[in-house]
Amino acid sequence: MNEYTTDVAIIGFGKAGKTLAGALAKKGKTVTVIEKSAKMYGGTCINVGCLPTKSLTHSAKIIDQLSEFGIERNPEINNQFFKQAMDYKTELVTKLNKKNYHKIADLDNVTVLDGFAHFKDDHTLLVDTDTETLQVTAANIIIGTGSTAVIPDFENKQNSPHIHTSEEILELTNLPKKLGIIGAGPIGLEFASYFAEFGSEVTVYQFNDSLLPREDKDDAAAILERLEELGVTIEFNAQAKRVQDTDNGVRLTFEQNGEEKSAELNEILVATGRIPNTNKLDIEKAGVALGARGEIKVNKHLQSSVEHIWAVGDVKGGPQFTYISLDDYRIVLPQLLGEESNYNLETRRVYPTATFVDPTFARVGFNEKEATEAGKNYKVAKMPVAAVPKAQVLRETSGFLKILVDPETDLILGASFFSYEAHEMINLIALAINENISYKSLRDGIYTHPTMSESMNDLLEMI
Ligand SMILES: Cc1cc2nc3c(=O)[nH]c(=O)nc-3n(C[C@H](O)[C@H](O)[C@H](O)COP(=O)(O)OP(=O)(O)OC[C@H]3O[C@@H](n4cnc5c(N)ncnc54)[C@H](O)[C@@H]3O)c2cc1C
Ligand SMILES: NC(=O)c1ccc[n+]([C@@H]2O[C@H](COP(=O)([O-])OP(=O)(O)OC[C@H]3O[C@@H](n4cnc5c(N)ncnc54)[C@H](O)[C@@H]3O)[C@@H](O)[C@H]2O)c1
Repeated sequence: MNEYTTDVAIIGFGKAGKTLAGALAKKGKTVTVIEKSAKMYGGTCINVGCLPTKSLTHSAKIIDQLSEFGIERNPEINNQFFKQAMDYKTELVTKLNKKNYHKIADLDNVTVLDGFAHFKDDHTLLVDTDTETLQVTAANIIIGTGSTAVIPDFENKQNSPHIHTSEEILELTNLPKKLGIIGAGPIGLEFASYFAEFGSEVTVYQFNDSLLPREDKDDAAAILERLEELGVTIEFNAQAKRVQDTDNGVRLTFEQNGEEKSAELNEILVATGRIPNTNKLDIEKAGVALGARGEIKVNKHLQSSVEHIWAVGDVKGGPQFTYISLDDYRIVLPQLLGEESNYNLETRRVYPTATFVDPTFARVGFNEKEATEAGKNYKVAKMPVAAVPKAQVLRETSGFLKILVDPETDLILGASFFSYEAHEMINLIALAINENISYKSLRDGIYTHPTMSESMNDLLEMI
């Protein structure tokens, strides 16, 4: 058996894993990164998550706007455009995957092993490659294995080639005429929005009666209205029961309010959540404790129940975002280098989130519901995006901008932007919250014109 000894072994080539590997190697540590699939160098985000999907949302937006210029679309044009968008997405992913690999693998001190890692004991990993099993002995181990889509139980799901996770649907070769999506979370809604813009007839099946339950009612209603405007139908209280392949695709049978119904679809995306990748790690051999959803239990320093084993990114449970995986690296790095740091999960600051429907819904800090629940006194300002000159220039007038301010301190409590470029603008608000910048500074800021961010002048004038 080939054996490796290393200062730090990192399982998973994701955002935290690769960033840690690069930083540790530059500080003279020997690092072994183990990645189960060459298609995943760089992790989920680059290969099957954020970037391919954002490439597709952008392409979908372009074809959607054609109609505004009087250009007629038909299924053939839609499909041709979709194929080109998918080709570009594949080109982009291939380029990024390769770049990510070399950025890490070409460093002195780093060894990348292609294989599936599992524990032999708390200092030893076994790595199953295509041809052999390797052994890696490490002083410290980082688990950054990410998460996997869960598919709820319904009959026949494993037998149909038309049932896809978000990863599999990125390989479609033709635009489905009728797409069903099970689950109205961030993945379900993002795919619904862009497939509708490409020209698919999209129906989302949500098993209860709520859409974005954590959001303010008026925010969720505006998003629903916009999705309907894009042609998306949402079936609430719809529980998938079984699927059956047909000549043209697949029949979905679902139960809704006690009644059994069916829909003829071409493809189905299942987007009902993602669970941490721990089940084949033989984690018990290392004595690492897991939580109820299979996540690795960590303390505020991201240390597992075993002192020299840390967990980063999706695998530790909690928020699943690339930038959280990146921020986890900032918590773990000083510990591995023996440096002092007071940065940990408790000192982590407020961070924004974005759901990439069209336009994007981006949030940071408190919304009205949360502020009320927390007993906070707040003033709120809300304006339609249509009031922003740049939005008119771009023909991107859907949505609203909403911001909450503490009347006693003048500090910003939170914001919900449903707007073109909301995912960019929200970073400005996150910065203001984290740096205790008064709302008046943003209100009186001198912004370039015409831009979406200059809307802060008018929005905050309303406080
Ligand atoms: C469709 C989709 C869209 C998304 N869009 C966004 C977005 O727009 N913005 C955003 O911030 N987040 C987005 N996310 C979430 C984001 O992709 C994840 O939160 C992030 O990639 C998690 O990073 P990670 O470091 O935890 O692990 P990952 O990037 O998932 O990396 C884990 C790696 O470990 C490997 N691995 C797993 N088990 C083993 C093993 N035993 N041995 C060896 N290797 C192993 C995997 O192959 C993988 O490469 C999206 C996710 C999806 C699915
Ligand atoms: N923009 C981003 O940053 C981004 C984009 C995509 C994904 N992500 C992350 O990926 C993770 C996974 O996203 P997701 O949308 O798959 O999961 P999710 O858990 O956030 O949402 C799943 C949705 O499916 C519904 N659901 C669950 N079981 C169901 C069933 N049997 N039938 C019908 N509906 C059902 C849930 O009520 C929920 O609305 C999230 O944590 C998210 O933060 C982030």
